[in-house]
Amino acid sequence: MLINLSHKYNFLHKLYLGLFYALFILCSHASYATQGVSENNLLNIDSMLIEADKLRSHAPALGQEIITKLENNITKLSESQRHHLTYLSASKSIYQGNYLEGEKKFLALLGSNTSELIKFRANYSLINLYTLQQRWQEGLQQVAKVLTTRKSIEGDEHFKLALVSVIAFYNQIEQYQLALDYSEQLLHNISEKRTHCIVNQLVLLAKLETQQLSIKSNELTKGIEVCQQANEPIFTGIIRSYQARLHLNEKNADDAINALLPHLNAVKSTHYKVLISLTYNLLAQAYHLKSDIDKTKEYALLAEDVGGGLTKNKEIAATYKLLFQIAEQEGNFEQALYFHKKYSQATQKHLDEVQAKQIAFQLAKHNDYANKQRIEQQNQQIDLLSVQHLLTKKQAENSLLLIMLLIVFLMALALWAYKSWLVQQRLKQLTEYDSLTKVHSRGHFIQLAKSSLKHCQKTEQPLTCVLFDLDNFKRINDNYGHAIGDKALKEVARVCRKIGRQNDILGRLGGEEFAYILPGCSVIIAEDIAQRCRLSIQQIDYKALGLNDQITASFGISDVAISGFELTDLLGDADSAMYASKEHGRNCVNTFR
Ligand SMILES: Nc1nc2c(ncn2[C@@H]2O[C@H](COP(=O)(O)OP(=O)(O)OP(=O)(O)O)[C@@H](O)[C@H]2O)c(=O)[nH]1
Repeated sequence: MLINLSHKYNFLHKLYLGLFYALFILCSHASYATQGVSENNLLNIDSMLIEADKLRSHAPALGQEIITKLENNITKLSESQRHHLTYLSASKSIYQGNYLEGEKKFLALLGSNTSELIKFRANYSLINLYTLQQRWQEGLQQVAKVLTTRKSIEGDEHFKLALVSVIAFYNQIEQYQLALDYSEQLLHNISEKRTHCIVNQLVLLAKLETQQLSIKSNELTKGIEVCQQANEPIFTGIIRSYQARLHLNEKNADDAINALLPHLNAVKSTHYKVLISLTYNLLAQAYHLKSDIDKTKEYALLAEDVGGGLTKNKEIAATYKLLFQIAEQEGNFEQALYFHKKYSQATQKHLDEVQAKQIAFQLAKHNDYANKQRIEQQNQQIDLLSVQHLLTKKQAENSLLLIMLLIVFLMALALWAYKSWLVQQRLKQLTEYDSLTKVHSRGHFIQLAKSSLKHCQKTEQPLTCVLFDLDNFKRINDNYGHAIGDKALKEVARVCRKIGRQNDILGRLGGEEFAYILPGCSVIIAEDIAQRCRLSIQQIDYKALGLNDQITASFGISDVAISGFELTDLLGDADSAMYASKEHGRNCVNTFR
């Protein structure tokens, strides 16, 4: 069972971990001349940081020298320069294998107030670190972080590098289709040769693992060409190993050997043990297919000898399987048992790793689903809140509308009430007062007089009535016209009104006849008032009215003490007294006795 499984998984799995490490250390093997860093360079810290950043990839030894120099002069750096240096120092720590230190520095940057770009770089560098350390869950979280924050990053240089990290991570966690999906955004957009070679290799691996790569397609030769142009023998060698894999899958041992053997020296000269061990292993498998036991044994032992360090589990399992099979064929059962044990151990470790990756990925998927559910639930709550808010707003609007309607209604009502009051006042004025003379009309005068009589009777107060009628008024009308007559009537009413007190009731009984009700007044006072009225009428400036003669009036006074409290009697008696005045030559006062 274990033997079959080891066939199913090819060497590429473990190779990739090594490859990933190679992404970090590759350039440190390059033989760039280290020129040293002069003190003068410190004068321009910004240039040094940029230089170190550049060299970090192409000439890490020199890059690290500049970083160390800057670290030793940290006090001369501004805050933003320190942040940049921390990023470079973190990368340096990882190159040197001090993963914990590197991670600490990246995390410190993420918690600082550094620029979004440095944070983005720290985030995708952490993807690389977690991939190296096989910390899948944390890696998946970092991938999600990088993919969601990429929009805020200006320019696409760093976005491309971040995508390379994401694709490499997905390959490593065996989510090859995802790796291919993301590589599509990248593949046609790279101008830099080295990155183009790395991405090509990543895409070819993902295609190989998803059975989308055919030995007949020219993708592999193109990939080799790209990496040769980029002067990248390790990646070239890795792509050749894919060629060999495909030939082996088709049981074509000779082509597999031809793909590898002519380039074995180039592979060896990389000193990259992972690739060398893999190449030996594939050669061993090819010779095993050809039943060439000696060669199989030779290359398998070489693979075992070189491998170690970064070459692990699945690859190691494949090598031990071959060694076990050969030992068994040779009848060396003790050795066969030893290799079988090694093979079983490596296979078990590999299976544990596969399981760990799958669990991490499923967990991340589950968390993602749970997050989506939570976001959906939150959105629903927000929707509900906004509906409630809308409803409250509508209710408030409706209430406001209602209040406004009520106010308008009340205002209309008040206006209507005011207008009615005005009409009533007008009507009252019309009915209670004589329109010409503005004294009480006959009807209202009678009403008021009766009520006053009642009150005086009740309170046993005296009350007198003064009735007066203009003298020869017909003559005024006839000689001067009705209009002049009206003016004379108005003037008479005006002067007499001034004489009475506030409670006295002056009314026009009809034509040129007026009456005063004087509550609480004795006959003596009434006679005084009547005389004053008579004189006032007599003194009217008749010429100003257009008359040639004085206006005069005859007065009659009655008293409740004689006439009683019946208005008809009171007025009748006053009328009699007034006629007596007319009889006595007019313009005089008479009291009914
Ligand atoms: N201009 C005017 N004349 C009125 C009004 N009401 C009544 N008269 C007139 O008043 C006159 C009253 O005349 P008479 O009743 O004969 O009395 P008189 O002419 O005053 O004579 P004596 O009362 O006897 O002094 C009439 O000519 C009426 O037309 C009025 O509102 N305006």
